[in-house]
Amino acid sequence: MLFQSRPKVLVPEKLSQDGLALMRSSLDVHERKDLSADELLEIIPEYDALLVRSETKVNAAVLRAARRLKVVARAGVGVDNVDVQEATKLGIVVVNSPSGNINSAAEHTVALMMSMARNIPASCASLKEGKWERSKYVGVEVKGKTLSIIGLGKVGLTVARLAKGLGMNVNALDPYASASVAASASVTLVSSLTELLTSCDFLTIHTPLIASTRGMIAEAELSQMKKGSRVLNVARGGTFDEGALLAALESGHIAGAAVDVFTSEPPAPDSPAARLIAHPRAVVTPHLGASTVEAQENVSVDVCQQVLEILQGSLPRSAVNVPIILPEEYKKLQPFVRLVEKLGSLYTQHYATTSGGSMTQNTFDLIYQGELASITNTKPLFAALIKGLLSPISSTEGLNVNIVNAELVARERGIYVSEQHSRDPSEHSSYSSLVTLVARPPSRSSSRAPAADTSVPVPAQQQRIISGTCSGDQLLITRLGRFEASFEPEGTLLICENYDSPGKIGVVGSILGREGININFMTVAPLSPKHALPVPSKEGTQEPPAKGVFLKESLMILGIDRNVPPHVTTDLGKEGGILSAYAVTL
Ligand SMILES: NC(=O)C1=CN([C@@H]2O[C@H](COP(=O)(O)OP(=O)(O)OC[C@H]3O[C@@H](n4cnc5c(N)ncnc54)[C@H](O)[C@@H]3O)[C@@H](O)[C@H]2O)C=CC1
Ligand SMILES: O=C(O)C(=O)COP(=O)(O)O
Repeated sequence: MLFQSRPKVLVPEKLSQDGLALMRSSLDVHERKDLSADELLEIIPEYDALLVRSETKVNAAVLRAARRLKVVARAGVGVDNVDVQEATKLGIVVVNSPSGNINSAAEHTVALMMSMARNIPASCASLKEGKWERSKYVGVEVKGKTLSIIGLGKVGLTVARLAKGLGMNVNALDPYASASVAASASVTLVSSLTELLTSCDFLTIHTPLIASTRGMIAEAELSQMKKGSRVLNVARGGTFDEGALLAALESGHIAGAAVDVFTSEPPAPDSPAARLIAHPRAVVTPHLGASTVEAQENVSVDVCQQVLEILQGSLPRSAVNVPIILPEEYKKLQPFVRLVEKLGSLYTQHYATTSGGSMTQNTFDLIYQGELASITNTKPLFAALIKGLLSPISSTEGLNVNIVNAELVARERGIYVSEQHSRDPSEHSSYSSLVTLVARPPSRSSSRAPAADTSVPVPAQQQRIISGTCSGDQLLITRLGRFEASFEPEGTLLICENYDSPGKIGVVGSILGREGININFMTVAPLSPKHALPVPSKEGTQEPPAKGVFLKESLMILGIDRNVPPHVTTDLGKEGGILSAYAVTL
């Protein structure tokens, strides 16, 4: 992989070298352990990628300070230490490794359950102290007991299968779980938390920390459990109320608690978590669920590969704030992404120029025809359009519109786009795929997919419409307003609307020549017969035409080697028969 200058990756936590080695040949990888929050803020502007585990707080301040950051990669599952919402706003991709450590987390859960059932940590400590206390540490078997699982996702399901192997009965509460997947693992799905709590001997939670799971198991829930039952948390601190759990242990209602994760890590001295850790019937580990050689290799390789791909311009495989797009589809979309961005940019430059510099219409139909119409996930095209529309007018330096934040940016700017997939072969031309951008008056509130508004027909002359196609990597504009065009949207172009009569090319050529501007190519776009009627007018004047004289218009598109000064377009406009002249840069 070749990068023009080597992008920089910051790794402030311990990550397996297996993944980091993959990046070193093309990226500058800086391992900086034990950075303070202030130090992170200070150095983050230099970096293109940030790789973290659960300890680094990637908050809004860090993300806003990061001027070049393209990706935050979480070498693990939970992204609760990353402000994903802020990253999305800023167009920063957040990826994780959704399956690299699930087996380790599930095995750790079972290890804690068995340790708790057989008092292994306490009896081990007692023996090391020189004691021999056999009757004090009588345990319980897990075989035949009920394990209740909250969250039957990847870890929860793996725990369920392991527990079945130990001869346990397993039930689960997960409103989003598939009944057939649960049945295949012989797990009984229950429909209420009360049903789950009242039936279990061991309770384990495997959900993310979200609004519906924060403080999910507190005093009321613990009191519903059978006396002598045991609880486990290898998911996230904050799903259990640590104070309530401590009280239930102290009262003896709960026989044991096995906890790997805490509300604040490491827990503050004297906090409920710290007192829970100190309780003799608590089996605790310092967030070790994913800490195995195998899991760390898996997650490190997974996210490092993703960082490489993203910095190279590919779409991420496991992003939490980007829609999943199949690689085959993404490959097919690539040239059209470039095309649609050009359509957007041409639209803004062309129509903002002809309407006195303002983007008066902000509601668009983006119509896909031909082969392109069969691609369902066109989010990259939507993003490319927003980027193209805004890049010529945005004063925001480095406006970073991409697939991550396009919808948000569109909403904030009041741009509405209805994407339409037209599969009617009669509606598109001989091109294998065609994309058409049509502006219509604003009338909708959603930034995506309102229905086409056909109630107010727009006269052909005022219709703002641009079509284009791709052949391999080559882009072509096939229609600009009422004109049938055929030009590459590349570089600086001078677009002149003129009456289709002899001598116009010479006039333009000599004015440009006088200014020392080179013409690289020139093409004429005639008026499309089906799109509009010729406009009656009198060449070179604003006067009405002589009776029966109809002059057709056409567009002259010239590829030029540099932008034209404003006085040149004014001079061109003064020439008889040239109706407008303006330059666009694509
Ligand atoms: N201790 C550690 O080192 C590790 C902890 N984890 C944590 O384990 C948790 C689970 O991870 P995965 O299984 O990979 O996630 P997952 O996304 O595959 O599964 C989560 C499940 O929770 C369910 N769920 C969501 N809200 C729920 C609710 N209100 N009630 C019941 N179920 C609900 C979802 O439907 C989903 O099936 C995460 O919090 C993750 O961060 C994961 C790996 C290591
Ligand atoms: O993957 C997860 O969700 C974990 O909790 C693992 O965290 P860690 O990478 O060990 O800091």
